[in-house]
Amino acid sequence: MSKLSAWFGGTFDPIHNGHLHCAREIASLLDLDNVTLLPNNVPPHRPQPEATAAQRVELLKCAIQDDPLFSIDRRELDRDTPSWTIDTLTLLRKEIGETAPLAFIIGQDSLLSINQWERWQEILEYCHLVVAQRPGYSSQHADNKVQSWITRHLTDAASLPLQPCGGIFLADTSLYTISATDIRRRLHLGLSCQDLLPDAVIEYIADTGLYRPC
Ligand SMILES: Nc1ncnc2c1ncn2[C@@H]1O[C@H](COP(=O)(O)OP(=O)(O)OP(=O)(O)O)[C@@H](O)[C@H]1O
Ligand SMILES: O=C(O)c1ccc[n+]([C@@H]2O[C@H](COP(=O)([O-])O)[C@@H](O)[C@H]2O)c1
Repeated sequence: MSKLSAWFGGTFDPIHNGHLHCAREIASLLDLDNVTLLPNNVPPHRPQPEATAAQRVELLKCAIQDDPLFSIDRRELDRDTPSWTIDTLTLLRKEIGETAPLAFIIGQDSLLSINQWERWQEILEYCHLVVAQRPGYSSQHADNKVQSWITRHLTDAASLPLQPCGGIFLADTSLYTISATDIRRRLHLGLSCQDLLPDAVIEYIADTGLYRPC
């Protein structure tokens, strides 16, 4: 049985403790050796990030410097086109082969907008989706057809390594009321983000003046 390879895509503007704690919990639930953080360049379907791609990578490096669980993959930063996940998954699948199990980690809010993703119904042909809980978001999709699609693909942790792709696993992660939007807002107001960000990320933000009060 091959080890499950896990990828966690995001805008990470900035990476925060919600991302990190959820990923660590998922790694523990799924017995993962590694979670690859995949910062996007041109995020689809949202305003463009405040920090540059280079700054967001530096933030990621600060966040994971003491935790060997994580690594960073920069491939989406090498493309100027929107970072469609299906394109990245296509490349990854070619690299790891047809049979290796592959998981893409998202939060519940991302699952609720999955039907807006490029070629969304093909995503599960390339990976499993592992979904972290997120406070404030419904457990059900508003569109019955999309909810049926989700329900049809639900699976459990033990089944993920047995198939290369095709499952949706709703991970029973703790609830973290942390968002990058709120962190940027707090930093713009000069408020502390002590419990929301790793110390090294706070230091990088302070040193560079990123998200400075306006
Ligand atoms: N607190 C959280 N709990 C669970 N999942 C989260 C949390 N924060 C972010 N995620 C998930 O991590 C992925 C990347 O998120 P992203 O980098 O956009 O952070 P964000 O906090 O959602 O940012 P923003 O507030 O700018 O939208 C998404 O799939 C998102 O659902
Ligand atoms: O492929 C798409 O159409 C698509 C649409 C929205 C989000 N995504 C991906 O989902 C991940 C989380 O996105 P975000 O915007 O919440 O940071 C990140 O890897 C995005 O590139 C992908």
